Amino acid sequence: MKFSEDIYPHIEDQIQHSSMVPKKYELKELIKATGGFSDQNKLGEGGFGTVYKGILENNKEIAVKRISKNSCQGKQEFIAEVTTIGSLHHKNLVKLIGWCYERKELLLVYEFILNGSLDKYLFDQSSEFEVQCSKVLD
Ligand SMILES: Nc1ncnc2c1ncn2[C@@H]1O[C@H](COP(=O)(O)OP(=O)(O)OP(=O)(O)O)[C@@H](O)[C@H]1O
Repeated sequence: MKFSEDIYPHIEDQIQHSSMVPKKYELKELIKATGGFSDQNKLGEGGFGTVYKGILENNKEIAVKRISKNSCQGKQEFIAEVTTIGSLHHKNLVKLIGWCYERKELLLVYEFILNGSLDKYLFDQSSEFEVQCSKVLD
């Protein structure tokens, strides 16, 4: 599917009309928090873009996913995350706390999970899930 530029105005519309929306951040706020998306703050690469560590003015640590501009799937993921996943508050999910769409930058803001502990975090959660399942199946 071709994701043409003229759908951009609708991105904001769709987000505003979903319930329990995560916070809308200003681009300048996220540029400041991540040191201008500096390589030093790079946490990793995902399928849809690069993730940077950031610190907000209130000292809160965040992870900012900068969706690649040429990723059609990335734009769809952006809308899906903000309108759906952002409204879910489950301990097994890294919490989406905000988003930004400015100057064609699509950014997702997550709670920061301490370096190296993301796998452990997910592993711990899945182990707990297995324990719960085995209790039910016993
Ligand atoms: N909330 C976070 N806190 C700390 N580091 C993170 C966080 N989210 C992502 N990262 C880091 O950025 C990397 C890329 O994350 P991202 O979610 O984009 O990719 P992924 O896990 O491969 O998933 P996907 O397939 O959806 O792209 C992760 O492997 C991790 O090192």
